[in-house]
Amino acid sequence: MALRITVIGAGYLGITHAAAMAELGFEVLGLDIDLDRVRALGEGRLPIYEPGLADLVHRHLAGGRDSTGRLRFTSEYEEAAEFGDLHFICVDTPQERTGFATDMSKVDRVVDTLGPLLRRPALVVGKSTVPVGSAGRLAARLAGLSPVGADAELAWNPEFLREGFAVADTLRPDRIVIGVAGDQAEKLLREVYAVPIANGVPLLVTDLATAELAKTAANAFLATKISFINAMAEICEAAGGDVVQLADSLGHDERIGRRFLQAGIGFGGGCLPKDIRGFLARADELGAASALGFLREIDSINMRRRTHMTELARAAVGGSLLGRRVAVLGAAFKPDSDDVRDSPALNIAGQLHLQGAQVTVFDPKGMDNARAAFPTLAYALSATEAVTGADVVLHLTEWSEFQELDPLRLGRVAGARRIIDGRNTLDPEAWREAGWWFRAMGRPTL
Ligand SMILES: NC(=O)C1=CN([C@@H]2O[C@H](COP(=O)(O)OP(=O)(O)OC[C@H]3O[C@@H](n4cnc5c(N)ncnc54)[C@H](O)[C@@H]3O)[C@@H](O)[C@H]2O)C=CC1
Ligand SMILES: O=C(O)[C@H]1O[C@H](OP(=O)(O)OP(=O)(O)OC[C@H]2O[C@@H](n3ccc(=O)[nH]c3=O)[C@H](O)[C@@H]2O)[C@H](O)[C@@H](O)[C@@H]1O
Repeated sequence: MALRITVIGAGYLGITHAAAMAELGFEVLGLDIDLDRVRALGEGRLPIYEPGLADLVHRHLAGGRDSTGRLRFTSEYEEAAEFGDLHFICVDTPQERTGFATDMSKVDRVVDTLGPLLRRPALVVGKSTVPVGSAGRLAARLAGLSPVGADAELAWNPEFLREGFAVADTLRPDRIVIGVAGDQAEKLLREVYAVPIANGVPLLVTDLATAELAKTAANAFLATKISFINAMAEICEAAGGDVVQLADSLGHDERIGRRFLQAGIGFGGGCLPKDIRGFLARADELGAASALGFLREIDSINMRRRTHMTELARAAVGGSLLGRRVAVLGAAFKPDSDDVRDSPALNIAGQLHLQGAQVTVFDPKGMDNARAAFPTLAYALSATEAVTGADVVLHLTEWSEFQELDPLRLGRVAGARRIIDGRNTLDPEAWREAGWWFRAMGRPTL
């Protein structure tokens, strides 16, 4: 009989993982403590925007027309404990409110709630991003809590998906890492991932600690690569170079590669910023703080990008933002997502607002989340409406629809033809030809 899988936590990671498991042929029960979320999902309404995910959910949701019926959602832990052979933990692990450390309370709560309900052998598989050492701690806790003792096993299977590409990244990942403490866990996880493994996706079987580190090290490396090119952008601005050409040049070196060398306002989102901070805090706890000291600098470089953009905006409007109208194109932390967690675009919009600017934001998908996070900003229904009457336009999230904007047409409604490209993806020539003053980050002033 096919394995039955529960996925605990129905957010960006959990919904995607649950639907992908159903796509791979398993019976799946998604669980969340947010009742509105569970109800919405049960009715086929997705609480997040992720390209292709709604179709995947509809293809499998129980009760749907022409669906396989392999996917359901619940808020009942008893039901999940009864149902699952494997339980994937996909709850959030945010930054602690009072410091850099990772807040593990939700993962702990999952183990504490599920553990005592497990009355038959089961494998609990952590996917949330956690500080190294958590899995070992949780394995002991689980065995102590569960009526079946050591037959409630724990493994770690970190997730590397990117928002905007979550479905493809889950069904065809670059690699699968499983951290296990025993043969049974490996056997079950090989069965879960049999299709991608048969399709050639590399599988790495490690101990628990290495699997946890595989995740935090990957995000630390990606953050480092972005901050490296943003440091080069600072140098380019000081020395008169062009960071886009510099990145192209570096990227041709196969040992370096062009990806993640896009200079601009830096990285945000629910993961890279909090993961490098959590990694720093954990290294400190382990007495190895000096090993990761460089991540502090990575973080500083990144945060400077946001301040730098506000300074560029202030300079563009003549030295004071007071009463100036600023159009902000983009609110999501990256295109093809509605996620505004630690979004550089919104952070910059908020800073400008605090400095007295009248800020109007437009984002193709992130408006509801942006309004909830920054209710004091003004929001427009389109890019054109945001730009109308603006003293300066800031391009802060590189949605494809912004790449296709017509500078001539926008020039007719803008208060002044000034634009700053915070992502280095717009075509400077096209804007300049349409009479715009165009400024990019780390590129010569045009
Ligand atoms: N968002 C992403 O692209 C990726 C996220 N991750 C990691 O995955 C984890 C989850 O991240 P997201 O999905 O973005 O978070 P999220 O905030 O979108 O979703 C978390 C969900 O867990 C639910 N939840 C919280 N406590 C619960 C509990 N005790 N029982 C059941 N459900 C509970 C929440 O209601 C929420 O729906 C984090 O550790 C994150 O670092 C890893 C790779 C990619
Ligand atoms: O742990 C996670 O949650 C995920 O974090 C990132 O994925 P994600 O945050 O979805 O998005 P990225 O594409 O990594 O972009 C992160 C941020 O960096 C910025 N970025 C990215 C690339 C670049 O060259 N320059 C740059 O500023 C983006 O605009 C965005 O704000 C990782 O890429 C995933 O592998 C990982 O699973």
